[in-house]
Amino acid sequence: MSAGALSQAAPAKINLALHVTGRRADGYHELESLVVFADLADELEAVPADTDSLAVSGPFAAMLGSGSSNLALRAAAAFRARWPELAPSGLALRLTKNLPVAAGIGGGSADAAATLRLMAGMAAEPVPVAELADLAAGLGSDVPACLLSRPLIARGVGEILSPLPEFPQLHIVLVNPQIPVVTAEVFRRLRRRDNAPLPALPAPLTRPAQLGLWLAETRNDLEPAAVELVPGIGTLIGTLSGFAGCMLARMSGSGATVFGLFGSGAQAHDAAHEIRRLHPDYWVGAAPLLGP
Ligand SMILES: C[C@](O)(CO)[C@H](O)COP(=O)(O)OP(=O)(O)OC[C@H]1O[C@@H](n2ccc(N)nc2=O)[C@H](O)[C@@H]1O
Ligand SMILES: Nc1ncnc2c1ncn2[C@@H]1O[C@H](COP(=O)(O)OP(=O)(O)OP(=O)(O)O)[C@@H](O)[C@H]1O
Repeated sequence: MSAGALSQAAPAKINLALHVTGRRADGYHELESLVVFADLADELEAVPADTDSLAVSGPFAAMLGSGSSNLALRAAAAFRARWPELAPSGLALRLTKNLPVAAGIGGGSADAAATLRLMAGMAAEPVPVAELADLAAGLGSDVPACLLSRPLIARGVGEILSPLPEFPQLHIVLVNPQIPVVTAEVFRRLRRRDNAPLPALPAPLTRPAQLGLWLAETRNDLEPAAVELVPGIGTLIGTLSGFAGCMLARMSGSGATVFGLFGSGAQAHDAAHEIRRLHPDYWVGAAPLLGP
C-alpha cells in the first residue's frame, strides 16, 4: 500500500437464493434474496488529492474503463455531492480488479460500497448510516448490501436489508465461464414475475445442515433466463454439484457465475483445483464465506 493510503476490500457478493416476487410500476423487479459475501475481493486504496482520479490494475482491469462511469468514481462524486463539507476535494483511487465484471457477483457494486466506506472513514464526523444506505441504493441495487458485506436477507429491490445474527461457517467455490451477462437482459427474459417469497429461515441458523434443507426449498428465479442466454451455466451447475461435499450448486445474481457451497475448505479447494484443470480458461475462486 502506498504511504498515507487508506484501503478497503470489496468482497464478492453471492445470492444463495433469489426469488422474483413482483414488478414495480417503474419496471424494476421486487426480489427476496439470501445474500452472503466471500473472502475474495477487489482491493481499493485511496489518498486525498486535489481532484478525483482512478487507476485500475489486476486480472480484470482490461474489461473496465477508469473514467467517470466507473462505479468507484460515481460513488466518490455522489458522497461529495451529499456531504461536501465532509469529503476531501479529490481522491486518488487505485483499484485492483480481481473479480470478473458483469458476472453476477456484484463487483462494481462492491467497489462503489468500498469507496463509500473509505470516504465515511475519512470524514471528520460520523456519517448517518441510514443516509449512507440511501445514497448507496441510488448507485445500484446491490450497493446497500455490499456496504454491510455480511450475511443478510435483501428485499424490495435490494434496499430493505435484514442482517442475520448468526450463520454457519461455509466455503464457496465460484466459477465464471468468462462470458459477461447483461443484468437487464436476464430480467427482460423472465416468464414469471410473481413467484413465492422465500420460506422463513430457521432460527437460530448455525448448522450447515439446517441451511442445506432451507436452500433445497429455494431457487434463483433468474437462472432459467440466464441459461437461455449462456447454456454453459447449466452445464457448470451439473459439474459443480457432482463434487464430493457440494451442498448446493446454483447461479449467483443474474449470472454467469455459478457457486458451489461446501462445509469443508479442503473439499472446496479440491473442487476448485479440478475445475481449473477441466477449464483452464474459466475464472475459479475458492474461499470461506464472511461471517455476521
Ligand atoms: C440481480 C441482482 O444482482 C441481485 O443481487 C441485483 O438486483 C442486480 O443489481 P445490479 O447489477 O446492480 O443492477 P442494476 O444496475 O441496479 O440494474 C440493472 C438493470 O437490471 C434490471 N433490474 C435490476 C434489478 C431489479 N430488482 N429489477 C430489474 O429489473 C433493470 O432493467 C436495471 O436497469
Ligand atoms: N468498478 C467497476 N467494476 C465492475 N463493473 C463496473 C465498475 N464500474 C462500472 N462498471 C459497470 O457495471 C456493470 C456491472 O458490473 P458488475 O461487475 O457490478 O456486475 P454484476 O456482477 O453483474 O453485478 P450484479 O451481481 O449486481 O448483477 C458492468 O457492465 C461494468 O461495465
